[in-house]
Amino acid sequence: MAFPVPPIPTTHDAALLQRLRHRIDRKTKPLGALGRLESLALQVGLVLDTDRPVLAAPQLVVFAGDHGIAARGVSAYPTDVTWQMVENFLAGGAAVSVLARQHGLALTVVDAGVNHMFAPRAGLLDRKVAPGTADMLDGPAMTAAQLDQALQSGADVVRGLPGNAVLLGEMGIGNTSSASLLLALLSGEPLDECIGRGTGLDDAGLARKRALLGKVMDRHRATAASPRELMAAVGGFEIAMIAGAALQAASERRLVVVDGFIAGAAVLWASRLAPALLSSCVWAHSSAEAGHRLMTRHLDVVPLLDLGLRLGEGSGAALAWPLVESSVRLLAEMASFESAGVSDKSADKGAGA
Ligand SMILES: Cc1cc2ncn([C@H]3O[C@H](COP(=O)(O)O)[C@@H](O)[C@H]3O)c2cc1C
Ligand SMILES: O=C(O)c1cccnc1
Repeated sequence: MAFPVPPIPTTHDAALLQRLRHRIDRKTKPLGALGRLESLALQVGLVLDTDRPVLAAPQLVVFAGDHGIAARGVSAYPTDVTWQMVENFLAGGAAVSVLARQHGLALTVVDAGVNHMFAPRAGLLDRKVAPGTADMLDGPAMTAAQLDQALQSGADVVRGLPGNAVLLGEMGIGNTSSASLLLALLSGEPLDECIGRGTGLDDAGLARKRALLGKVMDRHRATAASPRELMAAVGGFEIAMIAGAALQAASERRLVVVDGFIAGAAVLWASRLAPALLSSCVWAHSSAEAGHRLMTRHLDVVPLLDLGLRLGEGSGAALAWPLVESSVRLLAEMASFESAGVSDKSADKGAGA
């Protein structure tokens, strides 16, 4: 069945915004002095639909999938790294495992379509659509039915998790290729500028990747027009699942923390189905992957961090999480000028008048 895009409630509540703004402005600090943390707290309040937001049971979900195109050498690493890293996530040894532990994030790994049979265990969800996408130079990466299955699975995964915030990450050797193509096709930016070194291609490798993805784009440009056709043509199972997960999360008024270039491409794509999705999204960091800055500029969003990360996995989302938490705690726990008996500018003026 075709995946029904869930309705996303509006977060444009002028009265709530005014209450939130007032609460922040009455805190014991110069007006606006908490900078981005103020707009972040406002956004969380609007998404959670309250002027007293509380973040509960944040969920970091890593979607993993393999890519047929990877056999053509678009990555600096072999495709086996996808399943090996899934094992590493579950064993607690990957970057995202460490950061999830540090920040109290529940970590779920989803097999969206890895070319490997995993032994079942806690923390791993089997939602395998197929053992990897088809080679998108030969034809579409996935069928329309596989796309719908992936979108639905992403939505179902979120529905089955507790809490009111999800952090979305991915693993899939070759998936910067899909992300670059999605960015180019959806934004109209030149493909070469949307393509980067991924896991670390050298100059010759980057030139090969550009030439190959140019052919992929030529092959699909005429036939794939709608967002769904584009995702089926050049996407990935983990990318489509992230899109479904983000749409479902926003429809449930959960905050969505978007990791780097690949998770960003999934959300860019999903925002074409439901533009309101973007108001639920926090963009965690500016990835060093070429193309991410084009993406964030195109979407007119400003990521929180700029650490030169180019890892994925949800690592940047996990690193941004404490800032989201701080913004909410400041809103909840800081005293106001009134409650703390601190004189503010307007009170001084009043006293002098
Ligand atoms: C050991 C290792 C761990 C990773 N964790 C995330 N990625 C990242 O690199 C991949 C995308 O880059 P490309 O398109 O060049 O293959 C994705 O799996 C992404 O999550 C990793 C890559 C490697 C090698
Ligand atoms: O920003 C990302 O998500 C990214 C960049 C390079 C490689 N893997 C992931």
